[in-house]
Amino acid sequence: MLRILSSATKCLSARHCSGFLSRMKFMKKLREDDVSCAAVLQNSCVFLFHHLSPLLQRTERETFRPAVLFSSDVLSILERLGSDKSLLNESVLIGCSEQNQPQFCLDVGKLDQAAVEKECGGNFVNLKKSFFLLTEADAPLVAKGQALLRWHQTNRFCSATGQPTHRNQAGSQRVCRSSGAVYYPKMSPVVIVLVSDGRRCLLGRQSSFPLGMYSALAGFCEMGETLEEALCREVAEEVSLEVQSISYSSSQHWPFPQSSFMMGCHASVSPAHTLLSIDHTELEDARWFTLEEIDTALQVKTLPRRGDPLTVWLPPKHALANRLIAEWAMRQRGNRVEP
Ligand SMILES: NC(=O)C1=CN([C@@H]2O[C@H](COP(=O)(O)OP(=O)(O)OC[C@H]3O[C@@H](n4cnc5c(N)ncnc54)[C@H](OP(=O)(O)O)[C@@H]3O)[C@@H](O)[C@H]2O)C=CC1
Ligand SMILES: [Mg+2]
Repeated sequence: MLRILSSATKCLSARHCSGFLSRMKFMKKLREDDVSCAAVLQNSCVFLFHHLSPLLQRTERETFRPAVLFSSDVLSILERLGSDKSLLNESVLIGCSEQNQPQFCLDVGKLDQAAVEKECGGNFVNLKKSFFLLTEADAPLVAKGQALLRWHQTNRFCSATGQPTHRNQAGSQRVCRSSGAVYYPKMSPVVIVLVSDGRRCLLGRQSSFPLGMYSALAGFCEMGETLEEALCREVAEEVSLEVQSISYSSSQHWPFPQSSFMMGCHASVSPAHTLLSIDHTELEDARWFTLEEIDTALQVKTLPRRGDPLTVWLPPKHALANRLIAEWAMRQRGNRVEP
């Protein structure tokens, strides 16, 4: 049985404050009306990417932010670099700020990377690396932009007719004019679960993870499966445990490996059945962690470098895994009876 935790519901009600409805209606209109969308694009914010790497700028506080340009700046840059100004029309709508400023993203991979970086005073940084540099507030928009740009770049042809597909101005769909087929951006559903035995939580790592990083168990849902079935299967496959109860926490879009819709849950196993049998084709390691070990890992702020003593650290704050681990730790602290 799926239970909804209050953090997710709180987040929903906070978003339904004044201005939200008008912003949503405005976005819908831009997706449906190419002429309006093209007009709005002339006076909007644009996030630049180069071969799917976002343009980041260093802030005064030595942190990083995605570079935000106005469409007029982009047009000037295109002109100065001798590029066709119509490239701006390939921008894809990604959102609307709380100040009602529409936001688009554009891949300028056709232009010389160094020349654009010089013009903008920033650097195009690979998305995986960007995720460790950006804040919780900025990362989701950059992830959404990259996912949509990637989808357009890999869906140029109709899978039924082989004919080219054509995007609408907002970039929310592509149409095959020959068959009439309409294609929408796709995401793969993924379940991510923090398993607890009441006293410890279970984290695993794949060999592809950065050294020392552990995360909650995750896996792609198979066709026809419910969220709960996928969760039970993944935990059984990866560590040979049978989970007892499941509660839903929250969800997020995740741009890796392509575009995943992550659904985050907590689950428990009986303290009498915690022996792990790890499938090493999927996981390099999996271990039970105490609250003390999790508290230490949550405090690691800088990424360990090669040669540093091996420390356990966790996915960044804006990863759903981090939220699940922090929720578990908070509940454990609340449950702990001080001696
Ligand atoms: N946001 C977060 O906090 C976290 C996000 N994640 C994300 O969760 C995702 C899933 O976790 P992971 O443990 O890798 O998943 P799985 O345990 O399902 O294993 C991945 C394997 O599943 C197969 N697979 C099945 N369906 C798909 C599909 N639609 N797309 C890609 N591969 C598929 C592939 O096998 P084959 O190559 O043999 O075909 C792939 O190598 C990862 O992309 C990861 O980035 C993971 C942890 C934390
Ligand atoms: Mg997995």
